[in-house]
Amino acid sequence: MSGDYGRAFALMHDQAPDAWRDYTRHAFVEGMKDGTLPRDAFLHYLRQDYVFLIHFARAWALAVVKSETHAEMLTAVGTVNALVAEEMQLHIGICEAAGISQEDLLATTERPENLAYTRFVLEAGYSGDLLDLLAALAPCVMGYGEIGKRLAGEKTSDAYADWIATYASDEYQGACKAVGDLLDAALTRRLGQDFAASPRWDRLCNTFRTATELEVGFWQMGLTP
Ligand SMILES: Cc1ncc(C[n+]2csc(CCO)c2C)c(N)n1
Repeated sequence: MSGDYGRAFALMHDQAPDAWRDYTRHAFVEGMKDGTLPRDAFLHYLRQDYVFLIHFARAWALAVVKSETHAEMLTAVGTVNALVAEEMQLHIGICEAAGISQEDLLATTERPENLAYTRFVLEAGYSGDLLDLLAALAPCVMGYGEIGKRLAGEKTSDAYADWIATYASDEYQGACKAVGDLLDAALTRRLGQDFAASPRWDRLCNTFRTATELEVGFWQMGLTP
């Protein structure tokens, strides 16, 4: 499954198989698959995720700043737009239907697990280059792609069908491939074709694994409203 999103993603994923399994097969995810996830846990997660997306939009905007080519800028700016125009809009829509206004959403108190993840990603970008930033951003993009695709095939309930359909969609899968291509091209441009042999590689893999562990913490937070 992890082979679909590019060469670098597959290599980074293979350096963190346990964390990746804990992330993509978390009890929260399995609860969306079979419909047993309590609705209040899901809405609590969505409210936190709305705040999360604000900071992720900032991180992807930082990727525009750290870009060195027009192709890099295009992918980064496309992701900023997808985040703000589509993903945040999806959260606003689901929450509004559940009686949570946009004002309520903005007033959400950020949980420490949420804060830790978004600020870790932003810090990777502030103090590093585009590679450090992309290594921190990749688990979020590819993990949801993998979860969406698997759940679309395995789900036994329609309770969370809208959420699953969003991340299983051809459009979202295309966005994952675009980010995978960006990661491969950015690495090759800066470190060469044999980028996994670079002295920077271990540190990039560590950043990828830490972000994956922070995704596990985010799901865990979702289970405790
Ligand atoms: C905790 C958490 N992790 C990942 C995503 C998914 N996501 C966040 S930004 C982005 C890239 C642009 O679409 C994607 C896919 C989420 N919503 N919440």
